[in-house]
Amino acid sequence: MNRFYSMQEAESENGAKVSESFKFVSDGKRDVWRDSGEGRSEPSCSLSVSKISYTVSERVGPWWDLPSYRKQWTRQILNDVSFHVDSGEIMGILGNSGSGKTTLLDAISGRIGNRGRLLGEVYINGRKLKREEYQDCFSYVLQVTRKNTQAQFKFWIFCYYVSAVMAELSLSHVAHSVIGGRVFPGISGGERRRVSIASQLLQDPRVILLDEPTTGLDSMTANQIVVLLAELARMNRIVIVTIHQPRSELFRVFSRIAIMSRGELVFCGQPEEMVQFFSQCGYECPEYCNPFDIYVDFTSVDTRSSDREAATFSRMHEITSFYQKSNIYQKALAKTEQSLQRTDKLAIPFKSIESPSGAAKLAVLLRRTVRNLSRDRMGVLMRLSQNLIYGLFVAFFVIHLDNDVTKGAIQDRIGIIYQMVGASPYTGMLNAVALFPALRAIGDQESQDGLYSKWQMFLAYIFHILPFSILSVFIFSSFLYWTVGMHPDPLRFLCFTAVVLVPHIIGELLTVVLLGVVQDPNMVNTGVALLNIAGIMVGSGFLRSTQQMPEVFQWLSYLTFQKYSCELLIVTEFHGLDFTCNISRPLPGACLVTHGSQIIDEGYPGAQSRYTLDFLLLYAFIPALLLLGMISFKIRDKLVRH
Ligand SMILES: Nc1ncnc2c1ncn2[C@@H]1O[C@H](COP(=O)(O)OP(=O)(O)OP(=O)(O)O)[C@@H](O)[C@H]1O
Repeated sequence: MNRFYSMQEAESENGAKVSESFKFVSDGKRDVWRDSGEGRSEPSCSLSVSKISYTVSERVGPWWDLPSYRKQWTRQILNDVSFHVDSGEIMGILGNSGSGKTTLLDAISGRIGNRGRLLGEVYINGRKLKREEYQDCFSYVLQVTRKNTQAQFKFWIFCYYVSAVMAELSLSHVAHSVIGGRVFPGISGGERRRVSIASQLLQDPRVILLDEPTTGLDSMTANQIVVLLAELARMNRIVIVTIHQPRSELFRVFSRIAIMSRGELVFCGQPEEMVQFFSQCGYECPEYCNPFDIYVDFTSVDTRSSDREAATFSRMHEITSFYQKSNIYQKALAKTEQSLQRTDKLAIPFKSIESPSGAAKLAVLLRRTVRNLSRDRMGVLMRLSQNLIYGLFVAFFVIHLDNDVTKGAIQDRIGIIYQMVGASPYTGMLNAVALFPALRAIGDQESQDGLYSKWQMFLAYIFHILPFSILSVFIFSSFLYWTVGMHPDPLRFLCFTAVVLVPHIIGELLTVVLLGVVQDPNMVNTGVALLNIAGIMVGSGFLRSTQQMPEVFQWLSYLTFQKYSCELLIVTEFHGLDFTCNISRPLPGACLVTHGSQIIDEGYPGAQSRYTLDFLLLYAFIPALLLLGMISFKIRDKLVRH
């Protein structure tokens, strides 16, 4: 079967546009993800996990207690976990909180991060997977809480998916809805879970891992999700799902049940084997009780008191060693061994890797970003008007520029220019800090799913802000320029607007670049503010004349966008300007300045002849920062594994 991704727009049966997301297109009419496996006698895919252990080193004490902070202790999160699953099977992983279920899925999906030491191997069809191949092979639906956090940040994703997948997961009716979250209304929790599953199915994975897909759902919806996953497994897939408190009806839905406690696999086998196994251990499930709850209780360690902990820990160990000696475990090991020894090993079924071109991905991301953020009407309004509101303050304060030097003709103009260069990066920065972290979280997740690269999300965000920034700055400068009475020349007005636009964009761009490598938006906030202040001090020549500064600062000033924007704005406003002087109220020396060019020559010698060059250098900051941003998000690929 010829499978590939396409990012073209699809037309639904009634002709309306259904999807503009990553589309999965097959050459047949049949849904691609219901493919060839049905009806096979032998499983076409097997997953063997062998002796997976994960340890982390932790500081003994807090950082302020230096002696204990220097000491480290090693904590075993996963201990020698081995199991075998064949395609067509759904395995449920149970265990009390903190037993290591999520860490196990993180480990075998290649998202464990690099904080700890991971040992053990994962085999698909008897072939050893390299660590870097895990993500290309397994799809991973993360724990829902992480998605909700994103939603809290006001971020919405359109659920545009292939009609086949949407129909199969009963999502067609929400195709154009906002997913939403706790703060903003959207689709229901169950639908949201199905959207997460659907998005993973688009890559047609053979192995799907799901971390608590039923948490927070009512038991009927939770059951429906598990039954749906079992159906997906029957279509020649391996589905592994961690689950809290499944209803007893699901007992027969799972092909395999694993119970974890303290990072160890206490049991892993078929449901019928489980009942028999625990009975043989002497732990019968009482009548009318949910076996899931009972067996998880038997194997959990109760830490409420040291006595209880010792007693429950030894019970857990007793059951674990009983399991490791049991036929069930030996059978699993034999299956793994068998698959390793096979001479006719099947190929590793990687997720569909044929993907659209980088430009096509960028186009879809851009469209999605614009549409998602455009839904936030208040946000768009604020973005467009924030500069104008700030302009109102300035206009109210200055009211009207005079040409009389004794009435502040020079000082007021320099003050306005100072404000333009100094303050406009902040509005850009505030936008980025408010909007980008949520988008970054989505980008982290989707890039790990192999949909696109993080830098593509960065570019999509930057491209989407450009029209907003241009419009916002144009509204602002149209109001301020003519209201306070700056040089009444339309060409100069356009130059003024073009110059003010750059610091505004740089403020946002620089913030996003830093958000690539610094996780905490508050730190980025502070960093950008400090950089801006430093740039104004070194580059503008307002706080200290550039010529009077030590040579090192003079050189540094060439690296600041403030230098070029100040020079440009000074020339735009002061060139050809004649001043008057009210000699009845003379200020000492004030009447010596009669032409704007005196200000330029005194403070920014040669600035008039550098006008075009300054424009080019100022605008060169934008591609330079774009490049830096791409590097920053490439570094992020290495830094963020989750
Ligand atoms: N990188 C890490 N560093 C330190 N401790 C970790 C790390 N990863 C996991 N742990 C710890 O390992 C234990 C198992 O965590 P895990 O999230 O896998 O549990 P879980 O069974 O999924 O729990 P829950 O059901 O509550 O989600 C926890 O005590 C957790 O704090």
